[in-house]
Amino acid sequence: MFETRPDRDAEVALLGRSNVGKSTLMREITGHSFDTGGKPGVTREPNHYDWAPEDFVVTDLPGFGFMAGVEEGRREAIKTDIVRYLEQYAERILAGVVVLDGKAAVDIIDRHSGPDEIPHTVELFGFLQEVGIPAVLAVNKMDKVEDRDERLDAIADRFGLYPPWQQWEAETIAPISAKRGTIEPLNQAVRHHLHAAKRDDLFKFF
Ligand SMILES: Nc1nc2c(ncn2[C@@H]2O[C@H](COP(=O)(O)OP(=O)(O)OP(=O)(O)O)[C@@H](O)[C@H]2O)c(=O)[nH]1
Repeated sequence: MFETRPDRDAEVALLGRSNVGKSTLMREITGHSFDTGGKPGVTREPNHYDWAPEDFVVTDLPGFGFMAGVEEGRREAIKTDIVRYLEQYAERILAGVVVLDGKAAVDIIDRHSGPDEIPHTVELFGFLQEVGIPAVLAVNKMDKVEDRDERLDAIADRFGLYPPWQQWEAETIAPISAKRGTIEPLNQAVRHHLHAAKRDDLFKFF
């Protein structure tokens, strides 16, 4: 089981399968360097960092789904740990950010969709909503995507978000390029959920 988390109000959890660019994004968010481009699936435990310059704690959760060299049982255990962590801290997690590879996501999702199969990423997105954690899709590697609007519409569709994708901009769909350092749409989405949470807190007094 995962160890404890810091006692801070604004926690943002970062999720995504291997190779979507989570480490690159973490470096952009925190200003620290992370081990990128190494073995897939290297992050195994949740790690907490400051989201600079915002006053958030960002929790890097292990990559899930396909992990080369990691056996099935271990993969399932990691997934169970992620689910438990999210359930346990749902009330205090401000947003769950699911990082996608903008270029590859639709193909991967379609390959894993079937009558008895839900792709891990889509399942996780639904799970976040089920436990009441606002879910954000950080669509990364947009620098590689040529048909931007079509691609983002297709992604929205796969996650049950009615296109056009622009309807979900600012809260749920954040097209970014971690490598280029263009992550403002993600900052904006997370800030949106921070303000929404503060508003809800205020209402508790009435
Ligand atoms: N073109 C492009 N490539 C990116 C971007 N972000 C990350 N990459 C590349 O994608 C590859 C994977 O990036 P990582 O940050 O290591 O991915 P990760 O999700 O942390 O992978 P794991 O360590 O397996 O969990 C690297 O070659 C990165 O340089 C991006 O915005 N655009």
